[in-house]
Formats: sequence, structure tokens, C-alpha cells
Amino acid sequence: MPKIVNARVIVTCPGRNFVTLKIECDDGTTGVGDATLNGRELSVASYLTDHVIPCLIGRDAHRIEDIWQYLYKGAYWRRGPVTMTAIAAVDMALWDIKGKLAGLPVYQLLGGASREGVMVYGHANGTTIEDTIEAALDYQRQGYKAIRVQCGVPGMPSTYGVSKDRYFYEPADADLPTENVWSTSKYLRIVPELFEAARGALGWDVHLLHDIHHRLTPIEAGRLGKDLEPYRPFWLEDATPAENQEAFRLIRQHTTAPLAVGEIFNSIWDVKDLIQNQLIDYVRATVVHAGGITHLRRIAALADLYQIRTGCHGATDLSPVCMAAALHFDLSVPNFGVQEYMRHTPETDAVFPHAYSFADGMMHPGDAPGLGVDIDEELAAGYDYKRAFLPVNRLEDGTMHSW
Ligand SMILES: O=C(O)C(=O)C[C@H](O)[C@H](O)CO
Ligand SMILES: [Mg+2]
Repeated sequence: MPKIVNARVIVTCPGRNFVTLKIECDDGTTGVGDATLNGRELSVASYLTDHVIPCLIGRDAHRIEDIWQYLYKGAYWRRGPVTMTAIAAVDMALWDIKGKLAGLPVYQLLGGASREGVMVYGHANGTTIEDTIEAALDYQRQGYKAIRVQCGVPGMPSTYGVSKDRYFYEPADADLPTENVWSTSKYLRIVPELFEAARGALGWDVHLLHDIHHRLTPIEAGRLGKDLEPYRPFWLEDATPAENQEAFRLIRQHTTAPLAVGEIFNSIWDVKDLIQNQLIDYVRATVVHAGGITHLRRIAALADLYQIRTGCHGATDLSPVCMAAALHFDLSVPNFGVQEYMRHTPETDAVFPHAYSFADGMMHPGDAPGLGVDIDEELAAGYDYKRAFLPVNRLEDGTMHSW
């Protein structure tokens, strides 16, 4: 048996913070797992170092399911983003080790490829509709088959999804939370105009996506869905906060726009009612925040019964280790829908050398044994952790709102 003899957490900041778990077996085989929780990074680092790693030493690295159950049930305190991100990191690292020992890429261990490649969507954004369309045309020229469109809201100094850089979006931008301002009525006016312009410029052969980022009430989301229906959106994401899964029923009653939700979900219980009542079309839970490949497969299997497809979160705060794990998952599950791909900076890519690749709107995890990704520890050591927070959001009168 490959016995776990060592595990350590590596915190690095090649442009943004990443937390990585590296597990080592007695034969020298190592595996890596992403443990990054944006804006709360050190809590997961501590959870792993202080409470998980001591329990891993001496265990059989092949027993992925048993270790998952041990960490989930054994903590007594179940679920939550910190716990589930820590479990995910262990799970990813163990799949990586199993693949390396088998001499196979992880997707082969998950049942093999169910498709030739993984369709990804890129992020087109700009302060104005014109800038956003220009960015979207650039993505279309690069071969993207699916593009998320977000633009600034006139009268608002900043808007979610609009970045300073064309390709790299970093919302965790300050060592104390930046304060944004939000107006639902102004937002609801601009988005249909954006979609009309996007269809006019890009045509109908490209999928258009949009992220509402938890800001609307269910009935406001129903209104927006209706307004966007003529432009055939691929999905509307995070229309309303999802703590109350029932809220999506009201949106569903008013629009046929497909609904996606789940990037902040951490377990199957967050999405169970949404799936079983067929209130959504895409589940956005991803490997790092939802308990690893082992747990995400369980979520996908439940979703598949109800013809709901996957659409994993893939923003830049999910490290290339998570991206690799997500691509193995995406390639193998029968009910894959789309994968988000917000590319990492060259500094990040250098710290995490990886086998995955992009061509013609599709990605592939590559055929290196394991996850096909590693961390260059020497390079990582050159980038010290830098405290960073996600923004907070207020209405124009100062009331706190969801960011
Ligand atoms: O990529 C998306 O759809 C997001 O909503 C990005 C999130 O704001 C980001 O990952 C938060 O850390
Ligand atoms: Mg989102």
C-alpha cells in the first residue's frame, strides 16, 4: 500500500493567493490538491495543517472514499466552505497519487472520456456595451463557442464582472474589502441592451452567458429572464441568493431562460432540492469548494437523473490544480454542460506547470499520469502571501446588499 508519510500546505501569491496541499507517500509519490478559498485562504491552511494532516499520516493513499468519509463524518462538524475545501484538497491529491501509481490520467480512472474535449466559456467584459462586444468578438476569433458577457452599469462607478485587464479578472483587490455600489433598476435596463447588441454583432452560433452574481430578488430575476429570452441565453447564473432553494421556483414560473447556480455551494445538500424539483439547468459547484472529485461526482450523478448538467466554476481564484481536476471530471461525467475558463496569469502558470491545453474553444486535461499538474515549490516560495478581500456591495442609500 502507498502509505502517506508527509503532507504540507504551501501558500503562495504569484499575483493572487493560492493554497496548495501536497501529500507524499513512502515510495516518494506525491499528489497535489487546491485548497484556495478566496478572501479566507489562511483558515483553510490552518484547518489542513492543524486538524487534517495529523490524521492523514500512516494512512493508505489508495483508500480515497474511506479517507473522504473519515474527514467528513469524523470531524463531527459537517459541511461549510472551509471544511469542504480542505477535504477537497485531500481528495484531489489522492486522485493525483492514484493516477500516478496507475500510470493513467485521472479521467481514465473515472470511467474514461465521455467526449473529445471540454467546451469552455471565456469572459468578455467592458465598461460600455461597445467595449464588451469588442472583447466578445476577440473571444469568438480565438475559437470560443461560449462567451460570458458583462458590462458596466451607467451611473455606477464599478460593476461586478468588469475588469481592468482584458483577460485577467481579479475581484479580491484590496487588503480590506472595497465598497461597491449597486442599483438593480439601472442594471435591469442595460442587460437586455447588451444581449441585443451581442446577438447583432456575434450572430447566433455562439452561446451567450451572463452572471447576475446573487443580486436580484426572484421576481426581478424572472423579469430579466423574460427580457433576455428573445436572445436565447445559454444561462443566467446566480440569479438570486440560493440559501433558500425554493426561491428558484418563482423564477422558473416566469421564464424559460436556463438557470445556473452553485459556485458557492459546498455540498450536495445545498443543491438537492434545486435538482430534485428541476428548478435549475446547470449546477456550478466545483471540485475545490465542494469536497473534491469524489463528492462532485455524487452531485453530478444526482443531477443526471433530472437532466441537469454541470457547469463548473473556473474563475482565476481556483488554482490550476483545481482547473486540472475539473477538466478530468468534465471529460468523464455523462452530463457535462460547460466549463468556465478564466485564464491565469503567466506568473501563476509558471508556479503550477500543467498538462491541460486549450484549442478551438475546447480544453483537454492531457494524458499525463494523475492530474497532470504540479507546484514549483522554489518558484512558489518567492511569492509571499498578501492579504486580499473580495469587495462588499451597498445600495445607493448605503444598505448592505449581496456582492
Ligand atoms: O466566475 C464567476 O462566475 C464568479 O462569480 C467569480 C467569483 O466572483 C469569484 O470566484 C469569487 O472568488
Ligand atoms: Mg459566478
